[in-house]
Amino acid sequence: MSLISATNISVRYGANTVLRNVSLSVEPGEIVTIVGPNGSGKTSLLKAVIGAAQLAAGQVTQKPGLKIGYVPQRLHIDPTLPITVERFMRLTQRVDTKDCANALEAAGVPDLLKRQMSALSGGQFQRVLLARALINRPDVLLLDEATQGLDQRGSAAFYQQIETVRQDTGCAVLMISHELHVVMSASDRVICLNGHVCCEGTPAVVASAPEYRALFGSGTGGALALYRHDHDHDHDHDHACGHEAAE
Ligand SMILES: Nc1ncnc2c1ncn2[C@@H]1O[C@H](COP(=O)(O)OP(=O)(O)OP(=O)(O)O)[C@@H](O)[C@H]1O
Repeated sequence: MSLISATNISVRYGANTVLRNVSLSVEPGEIVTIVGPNGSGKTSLLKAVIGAAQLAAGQVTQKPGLKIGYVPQRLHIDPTLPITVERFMRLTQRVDTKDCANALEAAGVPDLLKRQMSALSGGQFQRVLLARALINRPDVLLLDEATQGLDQRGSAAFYQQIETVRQDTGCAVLMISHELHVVMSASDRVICLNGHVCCEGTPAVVASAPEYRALFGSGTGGALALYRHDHDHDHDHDHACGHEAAE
């Protein structure tokens, strides 16, 4: 059974339909990335799958008892507020020091427990958010542009960590990213969104799809080369790229 499955969903804000007839499923252990231009409905889609956005049509089902871990885009903490990583992680959930330490280790930052949140680098901060999302051993991790503000190396390292987490815990990942070339190697499947699903498939298939290029320009050639360089194994070409009209 799929962990999450959305069938023909539409989301509307007033008269503005931002998602139309979108279907998506997340299977255990897979990493699915949603890409799309600003305003294409990516965050609305994530909200819809966790039940935080009202559906105008369609339906979302979750596997009974599904545990979700959420890593936000950013979180602002007043830099004058003294709070350690451990206290921050325990603010909203009942966990002990050992759980926090284990989660930090899984997120690749084992030594941060007693550090002040205000003293963390951007990359460390995002890993603490990742650790916080991992504490309750989620079946699926949701990430909304979790590397915004990090440089490309920092982003790449973060997504490598996500892959490690998937390997270690077996959790599935549904994430939003603007940087397809950065997340390509860490994605099993990519969904390109622009109010509707423009195209989907393996990262290589999406990066070379005309629908993707129409949205992001043809500057993806280098990215693709990078991806191929890193991954010289075969990709199956399960190209499901029917372009639907937006209206
Ligand atoms: N609560 C809301 N009320 C009204 N309109 C909204 C609301 N949330 C989002 N929208 C509108 O819905 C559209 C899709 O927004 P959404 O945040 O889902 O897109 P996105 O692809 O995540 O964008 P970005 O890449 O800029 O984060 C936008 O036009 C946005 O202005």
